[in-house]
Amino acid sequence: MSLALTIPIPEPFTDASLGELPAVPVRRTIEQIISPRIFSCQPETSVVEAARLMREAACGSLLVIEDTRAVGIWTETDALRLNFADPATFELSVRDVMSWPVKTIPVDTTFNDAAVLFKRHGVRHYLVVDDQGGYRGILSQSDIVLNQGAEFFLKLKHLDTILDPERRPLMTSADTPLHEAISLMREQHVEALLVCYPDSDYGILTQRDVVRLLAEKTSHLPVGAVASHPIISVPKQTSLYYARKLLAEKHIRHLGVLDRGELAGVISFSDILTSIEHEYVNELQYALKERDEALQISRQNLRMADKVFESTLEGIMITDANGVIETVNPAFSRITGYRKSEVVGRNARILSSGKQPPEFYRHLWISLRENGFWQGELWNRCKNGTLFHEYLTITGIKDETGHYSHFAGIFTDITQRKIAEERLHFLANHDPLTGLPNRTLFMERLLLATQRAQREGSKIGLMFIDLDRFKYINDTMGHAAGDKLLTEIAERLKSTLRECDTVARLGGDEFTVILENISDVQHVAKIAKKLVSKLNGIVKIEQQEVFVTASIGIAIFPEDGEAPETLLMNADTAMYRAKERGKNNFQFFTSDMNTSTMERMRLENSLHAALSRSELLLHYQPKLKLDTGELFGYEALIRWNHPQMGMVSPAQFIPIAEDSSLIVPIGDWVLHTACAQARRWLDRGDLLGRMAVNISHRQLKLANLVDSVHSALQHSGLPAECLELEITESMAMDTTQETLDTLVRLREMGVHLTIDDFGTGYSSLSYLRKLPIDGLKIDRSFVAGVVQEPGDAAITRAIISLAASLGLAVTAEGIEEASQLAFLREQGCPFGQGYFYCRPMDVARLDDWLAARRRELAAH
Ligand SMILES: Nc1nc2c(ncn2[C@@H]2O[C@H](COP(=O)(O)O[C@H]3[C@@H](O)[C@H](n4cnc5c(=O)[nH]c(N)nc54)O[C@@H]3COP(=O)(O)O)[C@@H](O)[C@H]2O)c(=O)[nH]1
Repeated sequence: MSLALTIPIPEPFTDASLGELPAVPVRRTIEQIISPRIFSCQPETSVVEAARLMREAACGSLLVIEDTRAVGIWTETDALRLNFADPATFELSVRDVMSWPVKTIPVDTTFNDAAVLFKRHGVRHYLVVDDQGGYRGILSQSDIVLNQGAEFFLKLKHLDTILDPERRPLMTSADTPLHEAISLMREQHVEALLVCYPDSDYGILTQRDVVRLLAEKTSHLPVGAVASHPIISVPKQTSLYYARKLLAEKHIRHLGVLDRGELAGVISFSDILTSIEHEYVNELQYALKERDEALQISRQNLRMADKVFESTLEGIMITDANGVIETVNPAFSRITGYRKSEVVGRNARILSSGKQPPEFYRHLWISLRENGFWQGELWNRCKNGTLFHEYLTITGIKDETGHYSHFAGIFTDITQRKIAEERLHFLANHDPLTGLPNRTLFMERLLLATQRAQREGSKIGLMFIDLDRFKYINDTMGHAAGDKLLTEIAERLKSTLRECDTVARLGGDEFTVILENISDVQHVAKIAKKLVSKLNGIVKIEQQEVFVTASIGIAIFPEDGEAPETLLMNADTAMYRAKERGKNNFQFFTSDMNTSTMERMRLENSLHAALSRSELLLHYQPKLKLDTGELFGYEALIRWNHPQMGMVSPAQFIPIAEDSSLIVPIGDWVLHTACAQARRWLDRGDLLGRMAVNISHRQLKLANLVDSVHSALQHSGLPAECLELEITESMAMDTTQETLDTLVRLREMGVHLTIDDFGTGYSSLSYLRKLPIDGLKIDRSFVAGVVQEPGDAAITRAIISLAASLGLAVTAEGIEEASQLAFLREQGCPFGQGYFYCRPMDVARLDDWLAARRRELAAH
């Protein structure tokens, strides 16, 4: 049975009631917890008086002041040292029993440091002083411990965890004389003594009771008469938190601890404090250890950062908040050429290149001030004035107040990378030969130009330029010469046009020009005229002179198309029209050009069926000896009798047949038909010379012409010598080794080879000598002018004489007038044909013509 006054355990603590975990406060100072009131007495104050003062102030110590100077301190523990058996004790003054010197501690000492000092000096009180030596208050160890946020710990721990079962409380019987009980406490260094009453009840005598008894000068009574009785007790499961609360509420220092109703021990306020202290010291040690480790890591980091700063290849510059340089690393000096001493203290704008507008820097600073970060590329200037391209990252560094106090700029010199990138970009978008934009860049620019023009309501002129006869030049003079010619053309184009105009090379000999902001289409015509004239003329390549002309097609945005592709296609179509119209000129796109494209497609479709539907036929035009008028052969000329369109000119459908591969079966058919007819006329005695058949470019290149000719001769039975093949001058100039071989084999078969339209194709005479040919046909354009045009007469004369000197048969075509015939006869031209004698006719009409002619001859 317990005779102690039992206090029930309060509500149990749940996890939720534990509240937030306390942080370990390592930076707080003791100034925040000391009480500014200092209780003091003088050295001469009697101990009895001092005890009364202490009781009134309810404090545990008095500062002993002499002449405003603290000469000692008198505490409850000091009171215990008095001998209560001696009546003279009550006459003692504080000076006789105080502790001195007084230990002081500066007011700005941190909690941590104060806790360490308490442990190190083994004291329970410090006098707190400021830096002038003024007294600011008394700090007890309890103040530190109670302000360490120990609630969490107190709530978790129960009394039985701090009750040492081995350490029995110091106990004495109630009849023990008071001075003996006090001596016992002093000797055993305890704060309290358990007093045992005869009925197994317990009371308690504490240091504070001793101070009270001193103040009352009580010494002769037995301890049972003055002890606090009964002792207030709580079960051992009570938390320290509640125990501490109870001690504070009851203004007591000790509690009995009950185990199953029996007094198992006594715990004091200082036991709780010691427990907290213990825990706190553990935490403190842990915090100190962590701090030391952090310090160690931070020192190591600093060393590493220092090493990185010194050895990194990236330039680093640290500035203050206004951009004034505070330090730079060696890489900075290597990149910029500035030594550290030359830039520290100067503004970072010392590096400014002037290539970025003020707006750029304004945005940079806004970003730095708002986000503490900026990243990007910019041009800066080295000490020697050269520019360098850098990739820069700037990061703001904040001070304790949260403001950016410094900026760290880290940059890499990317000049070389930029040059390489630009080179790559250039190569991807430009023609390596001429340096002009290529198709990709051209299409991009055209798209942008159309978008701009759309927005601004302006016009664009798009020119498609194609060199005339480039292939011939390339093939005859070689690719290197062709390249030189293209480079020269590119230069001429650039020098004729404005900087802002785009000149591009799409490939081969195709160039394009974009003219923006066109106010008047006539202006485009003027430029086109200028270009035609600039490109027309002689270009000197490797000691040789090449005569060049160009054809230009023009499309206007938005009239001739809004999409870049349509515009380009229409400019291309217009360029073809310029070629058709004799080359060396320019043509604007017109919608009928597209119509003719449609027509062309329609013709191509029906041409496929023309052969099988027997819509093709041959007309023949006789060739004559000019001096005697004797018939010397025929030229077979194809006709297409279209069911709806009537007679379609070969000039119209042969190019279409050439573009598709229809020319091969058609050409084959012409050869077979002409040879068969020639054989018939030969058998009848109406073929003295040869049957001439026109061979197209594609036929010569693609088809197995030799086989076709051989087959036509075999089928018809016509001797090879009676067959003449006409190839145009441009074809003759465009021969490759393969086509040359074909011509040689035909010649070896006995077939005659003639160059048609001679004089129009700028033949190289030396080249002419190498060709296996038998004759030349003077183009009818020269024949037409022989009477009126001295130039045409001169050319005709020259061709006749050239043919004679090379041993070639020469035929004049397109003789329409007697005067022309007379001229040709006079010049010794042996053969001719033309409307003057007879138009091309079908077999029936030609047979009539032959019969009539025979009759006429017979009549003479
Ligand atoms: N590959 C092939 N080409 C052929 C074939 N048949 C003809 N052609 C080529 O078509 C072009 C046009 O020919 P065509 O309309 O038949 O004109 C020829 C004659 O009619 C015309 N000619 C003849 N004499 C005169 C004249 O006195 N005046 C005048 N204005 N024209 C005349 O000349 C054309 C013949 O020219 P050419 O071939 O250069 O001797 C034409 O280029 C034909 O070559 C074919 O089967 N295959």
